[in-house]
Amino acid sequence: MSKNKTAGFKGPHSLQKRREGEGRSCVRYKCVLTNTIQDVLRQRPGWVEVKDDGEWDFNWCDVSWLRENFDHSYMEEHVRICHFRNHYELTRKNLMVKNLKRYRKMLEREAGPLEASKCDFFPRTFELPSEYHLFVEEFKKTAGSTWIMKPVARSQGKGIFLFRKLKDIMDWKKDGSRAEEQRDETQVESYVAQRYIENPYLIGGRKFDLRVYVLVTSYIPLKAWLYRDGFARFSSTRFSLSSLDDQYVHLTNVAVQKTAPDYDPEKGCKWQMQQLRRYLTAVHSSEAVEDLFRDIDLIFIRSLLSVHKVIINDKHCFELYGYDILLDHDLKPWLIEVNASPSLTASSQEDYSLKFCLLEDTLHVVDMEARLSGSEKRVGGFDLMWNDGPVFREDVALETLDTSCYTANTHLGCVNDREKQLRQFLKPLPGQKRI
Ligand SMILES: Nc1ncnc2c1ncn2[C@@H]1O[C@H](COP(=O)(O)OP(=O)(O)OP(=O)(O)O)[C@@H](O)[C@H]1O
Repeated sequence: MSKNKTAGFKGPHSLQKRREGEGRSCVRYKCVLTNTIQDVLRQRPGWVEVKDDGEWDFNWCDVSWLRENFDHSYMEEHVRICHFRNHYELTRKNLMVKNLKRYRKMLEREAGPLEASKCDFFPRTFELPSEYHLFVEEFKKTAGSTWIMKPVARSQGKGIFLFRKLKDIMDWKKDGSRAEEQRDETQVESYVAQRYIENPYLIGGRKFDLRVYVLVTSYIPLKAWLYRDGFARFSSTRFSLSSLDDQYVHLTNVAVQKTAPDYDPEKGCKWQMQQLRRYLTAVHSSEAVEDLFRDIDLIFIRSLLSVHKVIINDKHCFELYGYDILLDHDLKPWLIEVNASPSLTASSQEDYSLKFCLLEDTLHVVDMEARLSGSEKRVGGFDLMWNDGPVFREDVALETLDTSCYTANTHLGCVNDREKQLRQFLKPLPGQKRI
């Protein structure tokens, strides 16, 4: 691709100039995906799709497009693109853990062991083959426990397996013992070996994990928004540790579960976050549930802070992360993974509505139309949770906040006033009807 070939908006046709010159606004977008995001972009007033090499103002690209084109693209001030250049520092399984471990060490050095221990929200993880020997040391200390092997850069449960015996991962041993420069194309794929959470929180005997969306609009300073809606993804088969090979028991990804023989596409395998919250509140105290969701918020903040200085900040970039959180039997949340390209394909009508609103609200926050003042703390379903420091909302009782916790404790709270909020902040563009 020649330099500047796929550049964003260039030369004399800048959006601003067109606005001034023609008295109308128009956002030219490019989108390679064919799911819900296409619908959202198509119905957005004043937005027009550009094909092929056409100039664009907004690009919902995939990460492979980014890899091939980002460094060759010249982008004007107003252009926006949906990934940061080195997003993989947080979204590749091995790098996420490397950054978290480094952040933990830094906290230990500068703030002491107690503060560092607040980072113990990810299961013990080793990269294989490179950390094979370290892994074996740990494995021997915890004889009899279960581990999960996951390829570092695949998704949808592909290549994952559980094990309790070293002989199951012999392939990674051979490679681990070879020096880096001796490895060739026959080397095994990089995996992480991670402690399997053997005591997941069960509902109806089934395991689930949470998918929560976090939008980052800047890394320096860090500005992060939390989406109030989200969902729990259930496995279709009752949990048991006696069948390590059964992916329908252990992997809660929808991509896996929808292939289960008894999967019902009408019902799906999801609960909306509010439903889960109500269930947990009925079983536990509301304080316990508040604590849980505050701990989850802290996972978001701490994981973002762990890459705050690593991600290449770029004013053209934003990122909508899909966080995977697993709860254990003691209501402790564990960070499993952060996805750079969370699935935007809907598995049911309800799922479609959630994703549609999520994406609409993402566009509202990214604000190509320049409707926001910049001081908003809530935009649609998003709450600003970090803006170069913790963000507090007036309607949250301050005495319930532990200020050392960095966050506003608003997580997944009120969704019923969403419509009202949307209407309040959305001023129509000149010549446009109110949405
Ligand atoms: N350490 C763990 N303990 C218990 N269960 C786990 C653990 N790691 C992963 N799982 C289960 O395996 C599923 C898939 O794991 P993970 O999300 O890391 O892989 P993936 O293939 O990248 O999936 P996706 O594309 O959905 O993010 C999780 O949704 C969870 O149910």
